[in-house]
Amino acid sequence: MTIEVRNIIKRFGGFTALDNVDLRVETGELLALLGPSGSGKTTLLRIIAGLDWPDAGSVSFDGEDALARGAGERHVGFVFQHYALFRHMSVFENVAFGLRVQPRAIRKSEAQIKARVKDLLDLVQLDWLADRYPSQLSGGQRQRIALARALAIEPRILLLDEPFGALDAKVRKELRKWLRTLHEEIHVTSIFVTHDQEEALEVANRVVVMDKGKIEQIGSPGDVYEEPATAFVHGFIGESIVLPVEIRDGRVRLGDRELNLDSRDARPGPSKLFIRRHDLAVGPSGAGALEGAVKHVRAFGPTQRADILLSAVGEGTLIEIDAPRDRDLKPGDIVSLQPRRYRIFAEGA
Ligand SMILES: Nc1ncnc2c1ncn2[C@@H]1O[C@H](COP(=O)(O)OP(=O)(O)OP(=O)(O)O)[C@@H](O)[C@H]1O
Repeated sequence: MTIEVRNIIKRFGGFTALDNVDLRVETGELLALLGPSGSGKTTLLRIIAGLDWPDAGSVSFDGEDALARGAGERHVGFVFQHYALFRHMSVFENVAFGLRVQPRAIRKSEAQIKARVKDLLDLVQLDWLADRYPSQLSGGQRQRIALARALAIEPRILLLDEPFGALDAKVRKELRKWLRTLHEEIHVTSIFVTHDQEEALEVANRVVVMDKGKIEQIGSPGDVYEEPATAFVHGFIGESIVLPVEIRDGRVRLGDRELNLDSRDARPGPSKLFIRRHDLAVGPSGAGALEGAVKHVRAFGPTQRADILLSAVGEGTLIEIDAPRDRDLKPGDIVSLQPRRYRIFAEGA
């Protein structure tokens, strides 16, 4: 089932929560909507689900107008962060619920319901919990059961809103892998909302980066990480050092220092230089584009993290870099930093 969202505008009073959003989701995709709090992810998901209505624009499923149908008629399954299971029902009954309330004409027999619930519990690998009650489950188990329940009605589309948001970091990581594997098995067109970039990049086959009700970039996890389209995407994904620079006469200037960087593609004027923390090579003084004094070093694992006070910028800017452990860094050292990769975006781009 494809989903096509066109020119969606959604306002709450005078506030525009979605500002002309266009998106196409292909059959069988697992797409992540990624953005900071308030960027409009949940609003977009609710409109696709039929829980909310846009002020303008269209939504179609396989070319058919979805806005003409209510939530109950769209065959969409949901899993929300706090979509509590029914407390007074066993796990089995929770998963069976959607099947039991289907219209009589299409309702399955009791034997078919039992078989389907068993299959779904097998799918989420929790068949051994069928007789338990939600209060007897861990948070991660509850969300897997919520997913089994959402899948019970054989939805054409699966919508997940921060499904692992309330879980601790370790369980979240396990469930990410689990969800990806599960999706490879069931292939339902799915949209997954998260504000966690690692989660989006790890789980989804395409990522939609949103900010302030607009889509900033749509691409594969590799694309949005390696080729961020805007300053916002660069700043939001991965850990970047951002320096205020000026492009003048084809040169990049940081404070009173001219940096030896290629600025062919950069527009003249005030700009921002983005460098990922691990993309700065540390060398002896005088050998790189930037220079600074090591202030503090923390070593762990294969890398060391160092605070460096750059000498070029007014009274100095402190940046944090990651360097391999074999490079001996000590507080007080004067070092040069050469970006292996970097991007320059004009101010406001
Ligand atoms: N019913 C509502 N009435 C008024 N404003 C709303 C309503 N629902 C959402 N908003 C506003 O619309 C904007 C987008 O909200 P939305 O929940 O879609 O963001 P989000 O990206 O999902 O954020 P989060 O990650 O915090 O859930 C927010 O500024 C929010 O305050």
